[in-house]
Amino acid sequence: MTKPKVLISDKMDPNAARIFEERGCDVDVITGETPEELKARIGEYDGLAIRSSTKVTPEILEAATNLKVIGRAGIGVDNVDIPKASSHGVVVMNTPFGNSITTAEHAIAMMLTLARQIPEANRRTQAGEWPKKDFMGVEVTGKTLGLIGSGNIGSIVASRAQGLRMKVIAYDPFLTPERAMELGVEKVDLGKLLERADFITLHTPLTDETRNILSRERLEAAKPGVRIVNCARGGLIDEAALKDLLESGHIAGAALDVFAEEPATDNPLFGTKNFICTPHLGASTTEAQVNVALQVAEQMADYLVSGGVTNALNVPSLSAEEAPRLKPYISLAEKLGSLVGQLEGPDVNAITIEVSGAASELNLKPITAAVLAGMMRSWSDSINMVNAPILAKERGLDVREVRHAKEGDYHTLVRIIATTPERRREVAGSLFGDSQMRLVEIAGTRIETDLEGHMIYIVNEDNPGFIGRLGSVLGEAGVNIGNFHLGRRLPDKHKGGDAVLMLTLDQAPSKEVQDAVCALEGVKKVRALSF
Ligand SMILES: NC(=O)c1ccc[n+]([C@@H]2O[C@H](COP(=O)([O-])OP(=O)(O)OC[C@H]3O[C@@H](n4cnc5c(N)ncnc54)[C@H](O)[C@@H]3O)[C@@H](O)[C@H]2O)c1
Ligand SMILES: O=C(O)[C@H](O)COP(=O)(O)O
Repeated sequence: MTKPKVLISDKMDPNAARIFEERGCDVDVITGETPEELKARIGEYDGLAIRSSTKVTPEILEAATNLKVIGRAGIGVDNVDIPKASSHGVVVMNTPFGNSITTAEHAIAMMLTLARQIPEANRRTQAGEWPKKDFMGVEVTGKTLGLIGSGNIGSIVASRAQGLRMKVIAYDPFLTPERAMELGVEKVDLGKLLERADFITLHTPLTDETRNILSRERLEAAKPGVRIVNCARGGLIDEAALKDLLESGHIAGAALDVFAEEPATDNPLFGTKNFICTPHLGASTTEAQVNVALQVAEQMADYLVSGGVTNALNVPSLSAEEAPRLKPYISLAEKLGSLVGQLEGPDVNAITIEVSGAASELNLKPITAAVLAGMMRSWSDSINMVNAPILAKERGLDVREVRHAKEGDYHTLVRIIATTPERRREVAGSLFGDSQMRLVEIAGTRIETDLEGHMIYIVNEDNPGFIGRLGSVLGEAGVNIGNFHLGRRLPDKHKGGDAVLMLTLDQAPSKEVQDAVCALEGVKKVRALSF
């Protein structure tokens, strides 16, 4: 088996490369490339490990023909086009906790630094001015800190601020009263937060809702003398308005770790009074970088080597322990899906995935994704388990999952019921010895066969002599039969009626061969299949 190949394209703790190698991946560390250089190189890789510098744009994804996973050693994934990655079937994962403490500490450091104007005092002292009379700070004790966003980092900031004896209020539409109580913060609306906070720190992702959340109007509505810290994302604050209000003195200080445009090498805020900044250093501690590097490499290697999915933003999680157990089911589900797709084409408008016996204890999401991928791959290329559920939703496909704990005739069974405007199609498969997949039912008929290579599916009136005539047609065309499986439709299984045949062939039957089979007396349906 060829080793998965991973590119680390941003500066990352060397533990990441070490873990990739230990887990059986080939790894290249190539940082600082231009988008064009990355675009030219990315086609070689199965995995891309990044921080915030690499921008994974639609153009990069278009060129990433082998890419299976993007791993963000950190939290924010606004540098990755996730919808595009999903539609290309690429899993996007991050490390949601590895740098939270470090970033919260940076926010607290920025707040205290603002309160005492340390950078300017330091600069002027070292310039020999001894400017003692020019600096009068403020205490944070007893002051109100307003958090915008109280998720992982916001909550840590809250606890640290409480340790500094601050009163913490929070605006976060997703903060429940119970969680607010647990955190010891008062939940408020944004208007109240602006009115009451002496310090504001931001801890939200950058989304359509949060972009410009501190707009000019809101900054003007903030309490005079407020100090603002942003260690979350540039774009949350109107930078031009911030500059004006710092200059007017309405805002007493602002500390930014992040900017609307990064790298920020020439920002209008530079040099503004009471403004301090750092170059996106929130996550830059040894501890956080080791955490995120180890985590991202473990997660990506899990996915590339064994199919485990952790902290993915565009597919359901699947633990590395679950993955091997699910693997044969995923292959069974893909084949059953493919069978349905080949038999019914894109007319399927509803699909039910019914599992019973041992299969009912499994995580159904990957099984469903595999059925959809198998089904849709027979109509359209480049579909996999990542993009299949999204495409199914876009097509308006009605997808249902049903579990029956009770075993039937098989200890484990996956049944697919697909509906088109004309009919309902059922197929079912099982595993033998927990790993060998078999189709066990099709068109209401018990048939046990592998779904492999070239096959032909035939429904015919069950009359004497048919098998001989079929053998002659195939033989005359030079098509050798590998396996032959025959069954009668269940309601008529003891006499006449329709028979169902599934034949494995050594080569694909040509259109002429299919037509010749179709022309045999009593044939109702012929479909060439390939797996
Ligand atoms: N400066 C850095 O180096 C650095 C490091 C790590 C994380 N970050 C950034 O910090 C931010 C927060 O990270 P986190 O781990 O706490 O994320 P999180 O997902 O745990 O928390 C985000 C919180 O924002 C809240 N939120 C969402 N929309 C909101 C809205 N419209 N108004 C108010 N609150 C809203 C959510 O409910 C959630 O509680 C992210 O943007 C992340 O990228 C920056
Ligand atoms: O979202 C994050 O994790 C931070 O912004 C850290 O970014 P970095 O990895 O580029 O330092």
